[in-house]
Amino acid sequence: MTTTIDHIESIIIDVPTVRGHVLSMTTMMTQSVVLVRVRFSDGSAGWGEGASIGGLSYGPESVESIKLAIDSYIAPVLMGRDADRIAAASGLMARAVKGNHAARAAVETALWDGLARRLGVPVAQLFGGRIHDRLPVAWTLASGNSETDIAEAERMLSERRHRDFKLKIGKRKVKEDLAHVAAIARAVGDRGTIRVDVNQAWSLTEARYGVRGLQEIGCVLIEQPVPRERLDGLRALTQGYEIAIMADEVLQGPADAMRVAAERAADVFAVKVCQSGGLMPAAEVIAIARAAGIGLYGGTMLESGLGTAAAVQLFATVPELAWGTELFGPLLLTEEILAEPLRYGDFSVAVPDGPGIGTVPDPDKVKFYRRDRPGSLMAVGTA
Ligand SMILES: O=C(O)C[C@H]1C=CC(=O)O1
Ligand SMILES: [Mn+2]
Repeated sequence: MTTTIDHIESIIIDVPTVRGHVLSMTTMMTQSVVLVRVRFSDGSAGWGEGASIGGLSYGPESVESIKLAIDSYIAPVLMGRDADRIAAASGLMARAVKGNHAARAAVETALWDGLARRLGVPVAQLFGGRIHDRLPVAWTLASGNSETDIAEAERMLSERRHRDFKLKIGKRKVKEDLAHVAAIARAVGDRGTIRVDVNQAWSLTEARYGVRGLQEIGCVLIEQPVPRERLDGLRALTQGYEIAIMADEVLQGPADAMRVAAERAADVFAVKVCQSGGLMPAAEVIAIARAAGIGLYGGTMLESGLGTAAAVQLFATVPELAWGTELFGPLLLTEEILAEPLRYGDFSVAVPDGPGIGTVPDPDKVKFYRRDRPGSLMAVGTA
């Protein structure tokens, strides 16, 4: 008896962040994500999540575009389809929806969650089984103020929650950013590592000065220093300096991964389920990096615990995440939306044991934070 896809519901939730999160192109006071629940004909269900950052300021999708793509274009082509044939469903989505990778990832993840639950195994099992029981988790220091960031780093170190720190830069002049990073690097010392994420903000000229300065400070990794269109610039920086250069926004799926690898334009790939287009496309990005000898880092789109749990399932199966992960999304939110939260500690996150992605949302939290709840301030104009 075939199990079919019977109902797809997409829910925008808006949750405050624990502090302002200052990136080069936006400052976040809340994080908005799209939770997707797929119900199947046998009564089983699967959950997925699509996320982006700062509306449309980080990349090509926003929660509103993710919800629209799912409701108007993805759901109609998947209704009634065989729930266990995820490769076929992904093919239907790819034909009906170009781009919109976070929207496709949210639905594809829910299909994996549902299938794994019907089989009674973790999603990791469907990708070869876990190798790791825990994954290292970096923290992003992005208060916008050096002293605040230093105090935060001290707290993360003393709580043994994080010791790899990613600093958001690119909003200030290069010289000011270098002073900011140097101050934090001095404070952290050899208790942890310092990386930066420029979020595409530098020109190639600024990047040459920035990369040289960061290398001298002892930074170990520089993420997406130049715009995603400047693959020549990313390659010049990768080839021209010892410090590792990481591709992020330029990686919108396996085809981009192939292009960056062929050009030798990065030392490391930030693998993101939403940017890749789902768990299977993210696994393809990982395969390309491994074949090309490019380092791997488990990236985040600041998903809630739900999307983070899905990413944990996939990254647990990767033999070597040489640069760890940044799967801290739920820790940036003032509220835990999962019924069973992910377990963080000892500078890492535990891979959940249960079936599927290993957890489900707390229905009361979803009800409280959903944008379309009666009386929600955010609902104005989105009806
Ligand atoms: O990599 C990005 O730019 C997206 C995200 C990851 C951590 C963070 O603070 O922002
Ligand atoms: Mn990034």
